[in-house]
Formats: sequence, C-alpha cells, structure tokens
Amino acid sequence: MKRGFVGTLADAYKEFKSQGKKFGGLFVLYKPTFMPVDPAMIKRMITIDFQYFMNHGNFIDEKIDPLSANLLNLEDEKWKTLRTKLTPTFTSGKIKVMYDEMKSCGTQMVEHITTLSSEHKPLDIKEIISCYSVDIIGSCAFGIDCNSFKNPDAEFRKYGRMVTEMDFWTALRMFAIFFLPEVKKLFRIRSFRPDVEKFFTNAFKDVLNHRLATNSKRNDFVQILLELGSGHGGSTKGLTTEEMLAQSVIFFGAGFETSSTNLSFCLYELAWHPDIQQRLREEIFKVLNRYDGAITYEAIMDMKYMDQVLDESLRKYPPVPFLNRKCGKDYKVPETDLILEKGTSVMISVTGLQMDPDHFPNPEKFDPDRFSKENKSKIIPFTFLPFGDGPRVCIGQRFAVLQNKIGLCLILKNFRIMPHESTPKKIRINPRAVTTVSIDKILLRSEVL
Ligand code: HEM
Repeated sequence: MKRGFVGTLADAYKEFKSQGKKFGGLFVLYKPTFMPVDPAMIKRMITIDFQYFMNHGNFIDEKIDPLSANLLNLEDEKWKTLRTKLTPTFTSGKIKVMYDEMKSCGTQMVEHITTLSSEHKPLDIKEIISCYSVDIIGSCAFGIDCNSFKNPDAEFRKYGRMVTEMDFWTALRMFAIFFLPEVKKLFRIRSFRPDVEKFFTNAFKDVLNHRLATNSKRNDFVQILLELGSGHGGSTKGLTTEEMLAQSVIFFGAGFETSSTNLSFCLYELAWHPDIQQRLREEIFKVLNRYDGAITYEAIMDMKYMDQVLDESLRKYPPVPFLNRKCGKDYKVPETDLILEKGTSVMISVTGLQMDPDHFPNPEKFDPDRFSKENKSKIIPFTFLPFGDGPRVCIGQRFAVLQNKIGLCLILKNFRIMPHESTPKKIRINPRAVTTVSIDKILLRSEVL
C-alpha cells in the first residue's frame, strides 16, 4: 500500500467529501469502518453521543499484556475511574511544578546546539528534539535523569528509540494496537518488545522502591501516582504498582514521540520561513523584557504568537493523524436510517480535516496567522483536532504545549535556524508509520545569536 494506512484514511476522507457526503464507509483490511467527515457529525459522535463512542477499541489484555492496561486503551467504567483519578495529575498547577525540570532539560539542549554550531555541524533536528523530549518525559514520568545529550547511549534514549523506531515489527505492532486488536490478541503480540518492557518495568520499580525506602520526593508524575495509590504492593483504593507502571509507560509512549514530532516539524518550517522565525523571536524578546529577562513559566505562557506557530505545525503535521473509536452500542446515525452496529470501528481522519482547503485554504502553506485571535474564531469547530476532543481528549495536552514552548523559546532566543543543503523542500511522510514521521532525515543549520 503505497500511501500507507494514514494516507488511505486521508484519501477516503477526500473521496467522501468530493461526493458531498457527510460520512462514508471503508474497509481497513477485513474490517468495515465508518468515517464521519462532516464536522458537526464528528462533534456529535465524540462529545454529545460520547456514551456510544467512549472507547478507542484498541487492544487490551490485562493478563497477557499488563502494560496494555493504560489510560489510552482502557474501556468503559475502568477507563472512567482511571481518567477521574489521573485528571488532577495534569492540571496547570501540577504541570507548572514540573517547569524547572523541563527548563533544565532545555538548557542541556542549548549547550548541545551551541557545540554543534561552533563546530559548523548540521542539526539532526528530530534526533535533538527527541533527546530533549526523552529527558523531560524520563524525568517527569519515571523520575530519572536521562542526560541524553551528555550520554548518547543513555538507556532511556536507547529504549525510547525502540518504542518508536519504525522498523517492520514496530510498525506492525502499532498497526495492530490501533486497527486490528483481534489479530494482536490471536497472535499474542505484546504492546512492547520484551526487552523494552523489561527495561521500563525495572526502571519504574527501582524508582518506586528508592522513593519508598528513602521517603524522598520529587516534582513528577511518579510522585503524583504514588500519592494516588497507597504505595507499594498494590491497593484497591488508589493504583496498584502494575497500574502505575502502565500509566508511566503510556505517558512515555504517548508523550515522547508526539511532542518531538510537533517541535521538530515546527523548526523545519521556521528554517524555511525566516520572516515567521524573526517575528516569533521578536515576541520572545519583547515578552522576556517584561519579565526582566527571566524565562519564567508566566513569561512562556504569555507568548501568544508562539502558540499560533506550534498550532500551525500541529495542523500541517498532526502527530496523531487519526482518531479512532469503537461503537459501544447500536447507534442510529442522525438524520439517516443507518444503524451502526455495536462493535463497528470508527475512524476520523485528522489529516483529511486539517488539510482540507474548505477548512484551511491553501493547506500546504505554513501560515500561523490562521490561529490569530481574529482568525481563530472563524475556524469551524471540530476541523482542528490534533489532541482529539470530548471526554477522551489528550490528557497530556498542557504538558506537551509547555514543553514545546520552553524548547522553542530557548532555541530561538539563542540561535538562528536555517535550512541545510540537504533539507527537503517538502516532507515525505513514512507510509509504514501510524504516526506522522518523515522518511528523510531532517538536517538544519544553526548560528549562535
Ligand atoms: C504534541 C503532543 C501530543 C499530541 C499531538 C497528542 C495527541 C493525542 C491524541 C490525538 C489523543 C487521542 C484523543 C482522542 O481520541 O480524542 C491522545 C490521547 C492521550 N494522550 Fe496525548 N498527545 C500529545 C502529548 C501527550 C503527552 C505529553 C502525554 C503524557 C504525558 C499524553 C498522554 C496521552 C494519554 C494518556 C492519552 C489517552 C487519554 C484517554 O484515552 O483518556 N499525550 N493524545
């Protein structure tokens, strides 16, 4: 399949749209799948009629694959209970506490880019941002200082790479999780390779044991998870050790690649658009001036044009290019006689919507002004869905936005970013991947300011 599954979903979206339909049907291999394309219908399905479409329909088997019992995969009451328990973990207040940790990871990234710049070496931007991202999520979700920049063979970076590198088996594993959970169950394909699973399990348990033995604390998710549970050994009141582990792993799995995709594509576009880059840099200096030059949480939150730039990158390169749901009980499609049977798979093409010229004119153009105060209100609701929507919306959105704003602020404050002679004019998306990944390595140049 030349276009890959994500491309095929976007093509189906285009076809249904061009036929003037509000929805359509397609087969994902053997599986009949319903695809709404009308934003009002999408809104209805994932918010108002959420009770019918509460679950993603991903693979889950707590016994043979305990790590699959995470927030992303859990269903019905189990999901609801866990989401309620975890929601306080991601409030602005809790995320703000992790700010210093994020900034210190960013400072290490700046040192690394400074060395590369002074040696006139190109920046492998995805690799650099992935190190930054792995340092942050390793620190916040596992309480471990990864030091990926100082130690390129750092274990977290190595195993993190294994989770996301699109070799044949990872691609198959990820495809099976999202599209063919029955096949995954039949062949007992686990969510992670055994060595990766072992690494994360040991790392988490070591940290937990250390915290409990020394009564030490840190501003991270482990601490919050620990406070939710009654601690080691398992609890029915809070979270058991296995449940905590599954959540930390999904924070890593769902947060690391998505966030680095957003920031690295953003820097790629800024390299080709020096005018947008300069406008953003001017905002950074202007805001920092108001805060006496200090890069504080409040200053970062005040950088509004930066939000526009990151949003435009999320629009053009949605790290998660589709939303999936499973119909939980027979559902009558509004204004039709069609009944979606319980168990039917539903796919929403985020790429289809966000690259639709009816919703975003000239969609290939990188134009952060689409998200300006005046223009944002003109965007049709439910056509911009990089974090999903409804009760199942991404729980880590605030965390991801803060992390990427800090990274972008530190990079643009210190460096000018430019294309390298090998930088592709257009990104070619890897058709094997179920996320938005470039086939080509993206090299950029940097100059110390
Ligand atoms: C730019 C970065 C990110 C993007 C684009 C992104 C995107 C998404 C999307 C599209 C969903 C599914 C929403 C739906 O079905 O409606 C999701 C769910 C989720 N995300 Fe993120 N995400 C990002 C960062 C993060 C981070 C940093 C974390 C954790 C620290 C995280 C944790 C999760 C979890 C646990 C879920 C499942 C929520 C549930 O089913 O209740 N994500 N994300």
